[in-house]
Amino acid sequence: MAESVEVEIIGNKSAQELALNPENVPNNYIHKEGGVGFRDALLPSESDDIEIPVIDIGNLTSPSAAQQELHKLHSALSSWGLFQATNHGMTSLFLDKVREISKQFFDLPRREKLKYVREPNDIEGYGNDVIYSENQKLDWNDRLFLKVHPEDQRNFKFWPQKPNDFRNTIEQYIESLRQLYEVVLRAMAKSLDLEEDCFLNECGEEASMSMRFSFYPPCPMPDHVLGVKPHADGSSITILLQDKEVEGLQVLKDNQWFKVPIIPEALVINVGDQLEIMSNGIFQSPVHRVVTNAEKERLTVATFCVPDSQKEIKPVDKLVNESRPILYRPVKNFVDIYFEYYQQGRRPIEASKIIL
Ligand SMILES: O=C(O)CCC(=O)C(=O)O
Ligand SMILES: [Fe+2]
Repeated sequence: MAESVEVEIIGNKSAQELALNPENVPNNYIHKEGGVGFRDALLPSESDDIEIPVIDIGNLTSPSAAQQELHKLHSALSSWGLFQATNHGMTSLFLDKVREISKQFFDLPRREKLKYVREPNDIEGYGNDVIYSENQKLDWNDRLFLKVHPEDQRNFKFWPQKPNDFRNTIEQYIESLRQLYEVVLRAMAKSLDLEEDCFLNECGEEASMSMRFSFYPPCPMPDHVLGVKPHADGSSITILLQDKEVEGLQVLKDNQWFKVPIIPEALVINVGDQLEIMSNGIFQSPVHRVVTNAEKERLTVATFCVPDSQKEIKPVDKLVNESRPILYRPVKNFVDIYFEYYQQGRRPIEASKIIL
């Protein structure tokens, strides 16, 4: 009993506060299996000729270039499960603005940020890991989690009033991301020879978007602590704005960790579990993690596009045939089971996989 109270208190300390006291990193952040080599990863371009693909979003809709770009997209999503999206319609200046206002929020005094603090058992708002069990390993980051789409789901009490251009900037960002989401889901369907609205329809009119602003302070024990534990996302797709200068994201491919390099003007787009299910496993929801850095802080903005929770998510009929039997059971309300599985270090998609 006493122990669980202690865990709650430690969990309530922000990573920013813990970083101020480098002598004392709490045990529940420490991965015992860590040590030299814990953070190692290959740079994709350095190993043979495998690279994380860069997709020109403009080409996906251009009559002359689409075929080749769709082919590249198909191969990116079935091998890596992610790609770097360029030419997506947002200027570098605008992306810098999104980074800047996000950073300004985390730079506010703790007492100001606490105005937006999440409820103990809810995910929306400012805070860190929801604690499910005493043995749970915690992630070295502070975050602000907001439901951003549809509009009537926005809880403005969690939206920072400082900096004062936060709301405007994020609303503009969401507009652009909505368009990008539709272009990408259509292209994904076309690359599988499906009707172009197929995945959009499967996700439903009530598909939603949530945004997670993550701040990773410098960490005194980078060989033993992770920014985010290995996981795959529970979304249809996730659109990530990376820090412009500090790396940290790594993706698992063929049992090997690879760094996701920084391309300042690009957005990283990855498949989530729910699209892996719809594609009957042709597209992969990649396992990824974030490592920490002893000297530098890092900030990212992840947008999770999530199918309507009332819709049954299942493999698209046309992707099931004799040579490719159905690999997943239908699931509903996937996000609900997601967080609990995640904190236990389990992959929620296993709940849907059919063992052949
Ligand atoms: O911050 C990052 O680079 C990735 C964060 C992430 O994977 C997540 O929030 O699901
Ligand atoms: Fe993720």
